[in-house]
Amino acid sequence: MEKERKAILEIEHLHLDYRIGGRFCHAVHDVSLTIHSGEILALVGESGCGKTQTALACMGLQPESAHIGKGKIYFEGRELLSQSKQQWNTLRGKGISMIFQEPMTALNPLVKVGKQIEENGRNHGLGKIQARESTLSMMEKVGLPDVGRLYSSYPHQLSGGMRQRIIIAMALINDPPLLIADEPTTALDVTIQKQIMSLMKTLNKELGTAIMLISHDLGVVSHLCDYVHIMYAGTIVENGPVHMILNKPLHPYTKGLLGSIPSYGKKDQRLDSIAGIVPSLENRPQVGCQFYNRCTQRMASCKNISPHATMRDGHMVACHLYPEEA
Ligand SMILES: Nc1ncnc2c1ncn2[C@@H]1O[C@H](COP(=O)(O)OP(=O)(O)OP(=O)(O)O)[C@@H](O)[C@H]1O
Repeated sequence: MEKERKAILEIEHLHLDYRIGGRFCHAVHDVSLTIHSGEILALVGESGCGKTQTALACMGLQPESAHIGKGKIYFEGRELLSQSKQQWNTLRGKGISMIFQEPMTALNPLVKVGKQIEENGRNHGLGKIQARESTLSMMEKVGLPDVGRLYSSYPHQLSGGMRQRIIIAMALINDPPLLIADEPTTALDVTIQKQIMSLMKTLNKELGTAIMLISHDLGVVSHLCDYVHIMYAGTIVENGPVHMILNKPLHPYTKGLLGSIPSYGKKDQRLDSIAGIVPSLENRPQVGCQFYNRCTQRMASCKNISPHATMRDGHMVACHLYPEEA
């Protein structure tokens, strides 16, 4: 029997703008995605594509200068963008937890790491004894050794990988249905990166936590996630189950991202990177395809007409190369 897929997070047509030089510029433009319980969804794109802004909006943590014009975000069916400050505070940590790009900034250097995890539990209603027990058990779940001793360590006494495990334990102590992990391994070396990624997969299976994994590296997320959304210059250009995106990428941007990964690039050939960079907000085209300037397959129509999304078998692409059915 097929498992029931319950929507945990639904983003519908989210627009997030910044006012630059007297006009609103899109950091996030018409982004929609759904994460179901227990799933891992990756949001992938180069730096500056709007991944973090999308995640921050889900936590109500976007900068004050950000303007959310259109769009809705639902968590377990409840609309978030209209909720009160107090409701946001309850949601953060208990409903949705987020691991930020700079993990060290999440830890207080003056407080023992165990205490920091425990406090997060206490903030969301755990009693003293229960919070201590849950902390030690969560420290074990994230693969930390000798947790009784480690509880009393300070952040600087731990390795980078261990600190990241502490941060994951802190994020999961209240058993949130959804974890948003924004580039959780960028500061770590490759071996530790792999260990942390495999830990996330284990925790996803054991605890049933849904994960939105943000990364610029399609290779890193490919082994881990169920669905991938590819984001370019504020918009989702392609999405689908991970095997479809890896085996049959459609959008030239996705192909470019894959071409720069050793295991997916052309065999015995130099790896290709995508020429150019993601344009800054004020330099993004107001009409046409955002990827136009960098696309190797661009056509005349791409410059002036924005591509519509087409969908087939759960695989979405927004590109003029696929005008009707993808
Ligand atoms: N406070 C701000 N004011 C104006 N523009 C901003 C602000 N914060 C972010 N931006 C812009 O919004 C765009 C999207 O940024 P975002 O951080 O979401 O990108 P990203 O895909 O997560 O990349 P990275 O991995 O580098 O964080 C970028 O062009 C960025 O410069």
